[in-house]
Amino acid sequence: MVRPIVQVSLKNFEQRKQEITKELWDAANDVGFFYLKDHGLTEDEIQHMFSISKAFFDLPADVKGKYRFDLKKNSGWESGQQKRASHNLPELKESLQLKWHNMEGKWPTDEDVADFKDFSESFMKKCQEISFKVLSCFALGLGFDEDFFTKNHDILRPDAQQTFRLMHYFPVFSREFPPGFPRAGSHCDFETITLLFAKGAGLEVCPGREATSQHAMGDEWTPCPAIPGTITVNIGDALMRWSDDKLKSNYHRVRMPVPGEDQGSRYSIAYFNQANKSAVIAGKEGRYPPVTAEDFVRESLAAIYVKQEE
Ligand SMILES: O=C(O)CCC(=O)C(=O)O
Ligand SMILES: [Fe+2]
Repeated sequence: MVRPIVQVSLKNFEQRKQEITKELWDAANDVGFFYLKDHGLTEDEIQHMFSISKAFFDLPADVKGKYRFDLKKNSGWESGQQKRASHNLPELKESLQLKWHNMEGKWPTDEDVADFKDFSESFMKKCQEISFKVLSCFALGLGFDEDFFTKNHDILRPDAQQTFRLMHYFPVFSREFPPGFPRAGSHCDFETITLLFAKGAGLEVCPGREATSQHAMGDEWTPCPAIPGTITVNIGDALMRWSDDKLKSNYHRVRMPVPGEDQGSRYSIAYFNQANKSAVIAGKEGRYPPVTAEDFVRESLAAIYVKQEE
């Protein structure tokens, strides 16, 4: 069943918090995806972030290789190392994961891309502020204190696990793929919420995880194209667990471009919110055993990376 993906405005957030909470709750309870508008990031800021992301990916491989991905730190540059359980093949893309801490040697220097770290951190900060607004609404809806998630997603603490991921999907000009072969395989995100920036069409959502087959293979997909001026937001497995399954982490994928669509590179940017390592993910109703966010992330990460050569 194709279900609409709603747009939620954060305008006058403090005055409209109750109304916004209701809108976010309804969206998160069903499709698990929604668009945010009036969120505070300007189009110029978003486009500049895309341009420095592209500048990084345009660097020669040996320069990017200085920032090689480290699974223990979940930071750095990888190419073709992420796989999805749905097809168990490496994705045709490269990505750079950036964190708030523990980033020694992994931030691209200003010589490689001018102003990369300073601009990225200011962008991440804004993503975090937007995320806190959304998370405070979910905290209220779940019967926690309003600042419940703000406290356990503290980016000032060295055990913060938020990840800012820049992605570059390789061009697919004159390449042949088996029918249905995805650009990004069907998966659910494993964190609390994701803020996603992309351009154009490609992202598809399978609403109703409870009603789908494993990895939503063969099920109906709802297009979730990027809408200029909005941020696409989705619920991840950690928040689904924290909400005793009330808020839905649903399957999504990026399909290959169809004839007539741009066959060149696709760029996207995701800010993955994750709780501090020591935070304990435990729903009010106790549907699942409590687990620390550190264990939860470690197990989830192990499943998505192709083993690195030593
Ligand atoms: O690139 C996209 O648009 C989606 C990426 C995504 O879903 C992910 O990295 O978790
Ligand atoms: Fe995702």
